[in-house]
Amino acid sequence: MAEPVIAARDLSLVFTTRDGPVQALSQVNLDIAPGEFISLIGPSGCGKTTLLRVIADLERATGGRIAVNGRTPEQARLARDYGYVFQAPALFPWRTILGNVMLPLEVMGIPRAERAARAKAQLALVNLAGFERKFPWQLSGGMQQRASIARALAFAPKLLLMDEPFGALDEIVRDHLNEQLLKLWAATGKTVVFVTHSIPEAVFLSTRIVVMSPRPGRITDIIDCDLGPDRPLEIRETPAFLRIAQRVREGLRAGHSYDV
Ligand SMILES: Nc1ncnc2c1ncn2[C@@H]1O[C@H](COP(=O)(O)OP(=O)(O)OP(=O)(O)O)[C@@H](O)[C@H]1O
Repeated sequence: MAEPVIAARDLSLVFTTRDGPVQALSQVNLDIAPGEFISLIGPSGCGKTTLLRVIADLERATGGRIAVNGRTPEQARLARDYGYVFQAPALFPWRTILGNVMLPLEVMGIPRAERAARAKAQLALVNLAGFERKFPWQLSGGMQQRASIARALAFAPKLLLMDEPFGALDEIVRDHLNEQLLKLWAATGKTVVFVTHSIPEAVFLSTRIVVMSPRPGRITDIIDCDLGPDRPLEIRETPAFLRIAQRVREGLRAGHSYDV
């Protein structure tokens, strides 16, 4: 295997809360190779977002080790190794779409002409050419989320971390964005770590699916999703797709606790 983009060893994270410690991650071991599309799936509270946030250095692990591109998450963050897409678009309402996508480049001190050119190129990649001068509220939810993806791509990071980016969208829009994301991934060769609750979404997008389980948050299964790179939406009705979906469902069921 090529040098992993992510290497987690016995990773754990315990939050200290007023009600006592919460073990959000326990003994997580995971290697992610360059160019993989990894989905993290599991019920609410199993630590998906926490794992993504540890990779992004938005949370610190309390045990074990994690390397991002061979360095600490802090070094990787400072080197702008990744782009992060949040659940909600989180665009600044007073900035145009182009202004939003240019923001990270502005912070980096990239000259104006260059940042406009780079931001426009990223917007074209998510099919938003022509919407540069609009404001976020003039765009649909799906378009806003595409603009957020363009912003996360502004630094041209090789790693894209996505926390349930399409969770709030209706199914037709979500299908469309899944197709677009797959094309973008195939065209750019980026490594993607993607959090989702949806089995079909995970199977459609991923090269591997990491199944997680709560209390404590941990990995219970890692499933290969060898459907090849060419995936029209209709692939979801094929026996190969349904077989993988069934395995993910069984993995989720096995890790589910009924103490609610
Ligand atoms: N800042 C925090 N302080 C205390 N506990 C936290 C904090 N963040 C998360 N937790 C707890 O850690 C556990 C894992 O949370 P996390 O948000 O990672 O789960 P998740 O799988 O992403 O859930 P969801 O699918 O609902 O987003 C949960 O029990 C949660 O309540």
